[in-house]
Amino acid sequence: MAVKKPGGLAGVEAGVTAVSTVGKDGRGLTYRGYAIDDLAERGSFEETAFLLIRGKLPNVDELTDYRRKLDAASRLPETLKRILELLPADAHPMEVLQAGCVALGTLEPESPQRQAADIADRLIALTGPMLLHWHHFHRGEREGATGPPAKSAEPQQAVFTADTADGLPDGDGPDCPAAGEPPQEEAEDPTAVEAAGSRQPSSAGMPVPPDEDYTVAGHFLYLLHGRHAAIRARRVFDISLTLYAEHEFNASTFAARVTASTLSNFYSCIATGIGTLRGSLHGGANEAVMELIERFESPEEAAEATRARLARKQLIMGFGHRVYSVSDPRSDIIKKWSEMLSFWSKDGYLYPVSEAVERVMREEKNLFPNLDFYSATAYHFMGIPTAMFTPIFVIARLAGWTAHIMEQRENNRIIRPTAAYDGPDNLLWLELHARR
Ligand SMILES: CC(=O)SCCNC(=O)CCNC(=O)[C@H](O)C(C)(C)COP(=O)(O)OP(=O)(O)OC[C@H]1O[C@@H](n2cnc3c(N)ncnc32)[C@H](O)[C@@H]1OP(=O)(O)O
Ligand SMILES: O=C([O-])CC(=O)C(=O)O
Repeated sequence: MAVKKPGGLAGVEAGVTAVSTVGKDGRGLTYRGYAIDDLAERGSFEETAFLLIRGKLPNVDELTDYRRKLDAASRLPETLKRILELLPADAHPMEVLQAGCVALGTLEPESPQRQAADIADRLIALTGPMLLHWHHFHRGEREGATGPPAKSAEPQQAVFTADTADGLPDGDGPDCPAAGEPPQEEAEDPTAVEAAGSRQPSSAGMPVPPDEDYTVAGHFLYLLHGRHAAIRARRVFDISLTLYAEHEFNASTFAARVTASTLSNFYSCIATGIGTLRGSLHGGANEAVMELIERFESPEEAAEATRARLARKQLIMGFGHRVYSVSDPRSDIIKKWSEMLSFWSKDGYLYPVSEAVERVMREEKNLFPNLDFYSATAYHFMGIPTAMFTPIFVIARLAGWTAHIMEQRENNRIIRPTAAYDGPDNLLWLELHARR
């Protein structure tokens, strides 16, 4: 007898939300009524996070205050540093984040004085530093280094830092709007890079960030590379955070809402979200994409291997979607930026390889790339190690999870569906000694 494919709640309206929607025909995407294109291309991640968590876009003063608040919240407590240092070097980065989140919950518990929105801001600001503290601590341990990461220790592809942007002409791609960035040109001042590199490292060898206008994106890239990233890289990273910030009842958000519905605490809801996001059918797909495409050396090889995988009924990660019918609007945005980064970083083949996979998927399966597909190369071209792709998704999605946890709490009923039972019935009880 053929086994029936599980429904996976496809098409089931499992609740009501005012946070975001993909629209009735599964085409567009809006966060609290604002189109994703406007948010990503004209706004900044901090504006998006504020909108999702607080329900409205910030004005100039609110945005300035919000960035200052995040900046101040991005300092790791010493106890948390020590906890992160105790985690094994080969731990899964998503487990490091889960552990860090739960540990922070014991150090700074939710209370009437410290409520969901403030904890969310703290986690948005601290998740990158947590990950990178653990990363640099263990790399220092392995290599016997105590200073900021040496450039040679970074991934071998072009690291998109301020100096590698030197000489690249402006205007060779879409304009890089200055949203979320200080109104200055590329951070190409060699003294700025020098100053960053010569600062005293923290106890774990993680560089102390210099004073600059804080953005979550800029701060992450600075802590990763130990130097300012080029404005273009910061901007694309910022756009990717906005694209990843929210997506209605996706699996991790729904899981976080289920946890919230039991009246559990905020940190537990977030830890649930992180655990659910990790899987390769969800957030983990961006890493799986990179692992797949970097095996190919040419578009021809990629096309042939993709056809072969499909013939073996294997999934190609980064394609397909539960709620979009014709395309993922976020993919169109990140694809354009991935192409630009590919050009700027002088990538000779990875972007064409990705396009070859996309072509075959359209021809053979009529499937389109989702956000995870071109995000993988975009991050890769910024010199971000593959193992950090899904953790970056966490930084962004914290905003969406928080909006949903708060919404669930405002009008709560425990989420507890029914199950159709198809197990055995009326079995005869056998005493222990009579069982085989
Ligand atoms: C930001 C994000 O989290 S986006 C999602 C990231 N995840 C991925 O990219 C993983 C790859 N994609 C998938 O596994 C799926 O498309 C999901 C998980 C995203 C959606 O799953 P579902 O809605 O259950 O789609 P479902 O599995 O029913 O797919 C319909 C058909 O398309 C096929 N299909 C769907 N996605 C893919 C894919 N990536 N590669 C190959 N075939 C696929 C399925 O095998 C299925 O074929 P069948 O009808 O012959 O069995
Ligand atoms: O909505 C989904 O199922 C997955 C997704 O794209 C997301 O969470 O961003």
